Amino acid sequence: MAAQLLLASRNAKKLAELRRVVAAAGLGDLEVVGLDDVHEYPEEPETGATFEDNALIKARSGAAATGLPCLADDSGIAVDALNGMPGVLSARWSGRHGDDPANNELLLAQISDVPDERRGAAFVSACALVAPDGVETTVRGEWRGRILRAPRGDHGFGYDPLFVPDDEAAGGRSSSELAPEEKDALSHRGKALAQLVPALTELARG
Ligand SMILES: O=P(O)(O)OP(=O)(O)OP(=O)(O)OC[C@H]1O[C@@H](n2cnc3c(O)ncnc32)[C@H](O)[C@@H]1O
Ligand SMILES: [Mg+2]
Repeated sequence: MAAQLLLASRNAKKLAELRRVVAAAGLGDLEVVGLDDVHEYPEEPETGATFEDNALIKARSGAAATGLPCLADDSGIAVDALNGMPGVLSARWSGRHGDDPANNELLLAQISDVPDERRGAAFVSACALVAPDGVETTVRGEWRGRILRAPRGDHGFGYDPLFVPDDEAAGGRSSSELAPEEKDALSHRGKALAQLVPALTELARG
């Protein structure tokens, strides 16, 4: 029987990225399941001070409740001109969890008078993998870029329409204008998950 891996995210678009990157890593013997595939369990609030803390909160509760190895991502955007905020508050920056247009609008308004040369930012992803035997692995990926003055593009989610990666391969497009595989190849989440491939390969071996 194939080993199972629980991906603990309630964000459908993030979950799709996690599934895509794990699938692209070619871990054939790993069956990926989502929160909808397991019995409901109480999810702890994401009250950690860091992305790593929150990723561990999510992965630990998933592993404890299901007995499956559990992978969780906690992520966000850290804007230089806002001293790293929204950071861990990215999903609910406007006060409404997961309201991407409202979050984007508030962020743009807050830095409307920040000149182009100081509009740097980084997407950050911390991914935690918690195995049933209690072994925990935490990794982090960062993606540097700049914040636009208006949204552009319709792929991705969250702050993607406001973020132009520094990478030459992006050619000045926003991360919302990149094809999904292009985003995965450059993104914070792609970089974080790449570091988990050895641990995931171990899991797949059983
Ligand atoms: O906690 P789960 O259930 O996984 O889903 P969530 O959406 O609440 O996820 P987080 O708590 O990690 O918050 C991450 C927020 O940061 C933003 N974000 C993270 N990664 C992003 C990406 O790749 N592109 C755009 N925005 C991103 C987006 O607003 C997310 O809602
Ligand atoms: Mg969350």
